[in-house]
Amino acid sequence: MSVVELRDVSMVYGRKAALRGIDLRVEPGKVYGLLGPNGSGKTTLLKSVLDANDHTGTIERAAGLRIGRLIEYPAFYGSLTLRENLELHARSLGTPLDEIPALLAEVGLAEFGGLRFSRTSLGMRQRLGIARALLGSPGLVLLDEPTNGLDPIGVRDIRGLVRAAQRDRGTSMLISSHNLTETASLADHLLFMRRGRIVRRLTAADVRGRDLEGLYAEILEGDG
Ligand SMILES: Nc1ncnc2c1ncn2[C@@H]1O[C@H](COP(=O)(O)OP(=O)(O)OP(=O)(O)O)[C@@H](O)[C@H]1O
Repeated sequence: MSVVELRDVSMVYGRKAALRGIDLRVEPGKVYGLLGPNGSGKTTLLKSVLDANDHTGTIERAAGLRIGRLIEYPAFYGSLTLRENLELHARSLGTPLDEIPALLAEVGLAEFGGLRFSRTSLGMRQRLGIARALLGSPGLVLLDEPTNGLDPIGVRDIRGLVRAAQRDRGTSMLISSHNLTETASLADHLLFMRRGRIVRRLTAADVRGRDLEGLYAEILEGDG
């Protein structure tokens, strides 16, 4: 049984087709990397999985599936601390508060739990957004460019977090990224998007040892 299955999913903004006939099965415990140029439909695909837009086609979700997400700028309360923001979210989800200290530590924010959100840096906000997406061990996590704005240590931390969530909790993930090396090292499946379509599907094994930039250009350049 897949976690989510999309069949013939399309999305049009005005006269602009952002997604065209997407078929995708997300299997339990697997990580999927979405790659593709600006405007190719990665974020729109993630939003469709959440039913956060007016897509057409069918999306089936496993019964009781909870989906954690970091898409665009997550809203937090500026006057609350990082810990309080996570506590508020955990209460709204009905998930335990006692995982919050460990989660803050995992995203490298252990020392900053008491800091007011309004005083945080961009990278800290990104880390907090990832912690929030993982709260309550959701069955599926959607991360839109999760390493954006992070320093190299932050990128390494997030890589560790994704691996740990997959290994320890069996979390499935859909991660959009422009970082080829990062995505190839994390994902079981690489989905190359172009003009609203998934134009190539490769496994981690397919790309091992390959020149990723060359491969990306070969798949996504040209006028097809
Ligand atoms: N709210 C919106 N209103 C109108 N057009 C939109 C909207 N959101 C996205 N689009 C258009 O839909 C297409 C796909 O956008 P999307 O954000 O999904 O691409 P992306 O692959 O995530 O891009 P990026 O790598 O730049 O984040 C683009 O042509 C974009 O201009």
